[in-house]
Amino acid sequence: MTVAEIIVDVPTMQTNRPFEYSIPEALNDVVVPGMRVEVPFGRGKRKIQGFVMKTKDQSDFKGKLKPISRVIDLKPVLSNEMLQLSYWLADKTYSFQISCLQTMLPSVMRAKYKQYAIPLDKTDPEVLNLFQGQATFEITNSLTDSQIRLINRLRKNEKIDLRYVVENKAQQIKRQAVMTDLNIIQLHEAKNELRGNAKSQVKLLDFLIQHLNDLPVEMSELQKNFGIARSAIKTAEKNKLLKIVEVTKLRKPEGINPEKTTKLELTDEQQVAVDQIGQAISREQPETFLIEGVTGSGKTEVYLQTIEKALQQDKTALMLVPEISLTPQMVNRVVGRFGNQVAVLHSGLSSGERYDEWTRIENGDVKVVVGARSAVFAPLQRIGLIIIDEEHEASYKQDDNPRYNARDVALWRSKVNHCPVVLGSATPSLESRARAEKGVYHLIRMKKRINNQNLPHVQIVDMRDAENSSIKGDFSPVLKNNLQATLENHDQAIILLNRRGYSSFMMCRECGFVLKCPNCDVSLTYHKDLGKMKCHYCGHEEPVPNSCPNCRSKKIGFYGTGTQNIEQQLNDLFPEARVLRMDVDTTRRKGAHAKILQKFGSHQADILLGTQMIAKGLDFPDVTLVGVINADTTLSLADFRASERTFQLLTQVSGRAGRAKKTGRVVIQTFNPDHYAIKDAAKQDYETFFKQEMYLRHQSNYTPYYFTTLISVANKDEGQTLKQSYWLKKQLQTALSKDAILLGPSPTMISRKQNKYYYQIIVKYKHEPKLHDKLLEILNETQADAKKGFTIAIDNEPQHID
Ligand SMILES: Nc1ncnc2c1ncn2[C@@H]1O[C@H](COP(=O)(O)OP(=O)(O)OP(=O)(O)O)[C@@H](O)[C@H]1O
Ligand SMILES: [Zn+2]
Ligand SMILES: [Zn+2]
Repeated sequence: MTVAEIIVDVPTMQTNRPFEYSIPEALNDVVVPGMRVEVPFGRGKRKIQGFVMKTKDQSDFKGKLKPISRVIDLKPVLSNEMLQLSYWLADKTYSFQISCLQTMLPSVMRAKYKQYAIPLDKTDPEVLNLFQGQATFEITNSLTDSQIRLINRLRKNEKIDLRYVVENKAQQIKRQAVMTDLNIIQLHEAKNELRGNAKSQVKLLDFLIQHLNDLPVEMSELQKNFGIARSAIKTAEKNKLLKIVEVTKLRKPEGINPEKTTKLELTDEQQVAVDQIGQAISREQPETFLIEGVTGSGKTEVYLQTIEKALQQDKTALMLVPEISLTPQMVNRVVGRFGNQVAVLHSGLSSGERYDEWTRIENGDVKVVVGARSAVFAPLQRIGLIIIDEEHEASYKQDDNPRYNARDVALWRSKVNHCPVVLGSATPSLESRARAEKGVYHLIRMKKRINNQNLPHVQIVDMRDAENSSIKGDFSPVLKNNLQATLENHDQAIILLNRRGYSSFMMCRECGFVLKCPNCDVSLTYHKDLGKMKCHYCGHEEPVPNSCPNCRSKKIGFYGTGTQNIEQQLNDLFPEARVLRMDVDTTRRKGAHAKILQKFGSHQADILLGTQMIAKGLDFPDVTLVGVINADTTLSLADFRASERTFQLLTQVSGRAGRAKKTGRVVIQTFNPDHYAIKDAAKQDYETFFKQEMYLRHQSNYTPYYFTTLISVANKDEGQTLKQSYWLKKQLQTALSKDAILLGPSPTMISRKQNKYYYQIIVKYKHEPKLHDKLLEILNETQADAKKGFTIAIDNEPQHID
């Protein structure tokens, strides 16, 4: 092959296509698709990164192609499947292909790192010659092409391997490690030259001699496990016996060391599910199953046993869990069953840890991958099964470019891998449930709880009642009495504070002034640990004011029922109860989430109080009471999914009660006791809710009856933003049939963020073959305006409209 098609790292519309480069003869069969290379770009001497998409023998280009400058990877970092996926993804999400390619890789691969070669076969003469007695050497651009060819061949024959050592990347856990350029003979010589009393140096050299193949070794390990003092290492460094380098820490993520579990005997409903999915795995059918299983019906065990079926056939399995589901419980269950065959990928990992896990997957060292949204790009091969737990979760959709939905990516991969997809939830998204209705997905219903336990008894408390409207604080007598009884029985309770944002803001009770961000149209929120007011959008922070900046009154204070406030009320009501609070404040530190849950799980607390993050997935046998303080918050969202979100939240949180032997009770406090979302959730009646909500969506032309595309325009100048929005609307009108519905332009709910004004247009449609190309055209044209500060974002099937 002499020509490579390359996607370059210049994210603009004009460069959003492959460019052809010639492959220098010396790199002839080294350059393959999926590798990153460095190429000259544009006029001048600029060198940039690019991904090789294709290689071929001929170019249609008449002139002389520029040559690839050097290869960055000596083995492809993206498989053919991923390259294909990037085309589809870029098209589907209106993103630059380069962004899609980069999204598929762990972030450290975008960082600067060094690559080292290490020998695997130390008897091979070519290897010996290449290393020249060194334990390792760095792959730099000073290597000649013929050296690169040799390295590449030796790597393919597994005579050597390549390792990355990350240079400098913020927020990465870096460790100092010891490494040496000396070979074994030189080390022995050095040891012989030491004076007899240099005991610690002798010890250190002995270590290096013995562990030459394991280098680099972390300094802390040398100190802890081999008793070699830091000073000895420093001395040896001075004498050029070793080098100190930085490495990313290789370790298993925290909080994952569950007990080994074995498979449970399945209930009839579980058995049916496992059999059906198992058959699809064996037949290699890209079929999609929707498991609609009530809370506590044992969906996890179905996942585990179907994963096992895939493994038995020498296939792999990919399981996605929602973001908030840093749910250590689910991860523990998978790791507990499959041990170190599992890699875990979630946003709680440092980028180094993430890269470690990615490498294990890429090397084929693991068979099961569990992770949040971006784990859908895990470089697994021979996928036999893809599972998406809590499939209704909005967090499967990425809010930034590329705005992909992991559910769609999973379906794409299932087709390429010929494997089934399992979507599971007690409260499926309307889209998925509607697809099951039409027979596109295969519906599996699990209606019974494990142990034939009843669904919890739910009581709705009308907060408008005389009895409740006059209470001080937020606990109705009903909820108070239930809490009292729970504590007396030594059971546990979960209290949900349904919050829009997650924290409190400041308001003056004299003049109504609200402390807002100077750059964004949002109120600043209080961060207790910083003791400061902070903007969630731009990070602006300022001290907590003592008096109102507007009227100087001292009556400025925190407003909104924060979790801290509720915690205080609980402490006042039940001084003897042990309360754990889980919200953004208490979970900011890494691993804090898992620690709180672990504490609650081992019954070191009686009440778990928290925001939405405690609502789903938790499985604690002693929880008999769930209380919802304010069911209405999510109902008031200006989003067509407000009812759906409310129903899901209330059903999910209610489902935490009475999951084992004890019966559960739920108390829901609301100002809208007659709203169908609340009534159906109280009955845990998904099917009734589904029918009602489908009817309303039909009436108002929303998903799943119509497709939705959201286009937002931003500019620092509000007048310009508006002008641009109307221009955009006109453009769209030319491409749309009269069946399409255009809404807006209207300011977004937070109309100013980081000093930019935001307007949005919503397109609702059934079949508009020209829309896609029109949107691409608009993107193209506005690119030219980019310098004026316009930004246009296109969101296909948005999860949030505000
Ligand atoms: N076949 C079985 N025999 C005995 N116990 C089981 C069986 N299957 C599941 N369980 C137990 O039942 C409990 C509930 O199961 P699980 O957490 O999987 O429910 P779920 O369907 O995921 O519910 P949710 O949607 O509320 O998260 C767990 O403690 C699980 O260990
Ligand atoms: Zn701000
Ligand atoms: Zn005031």
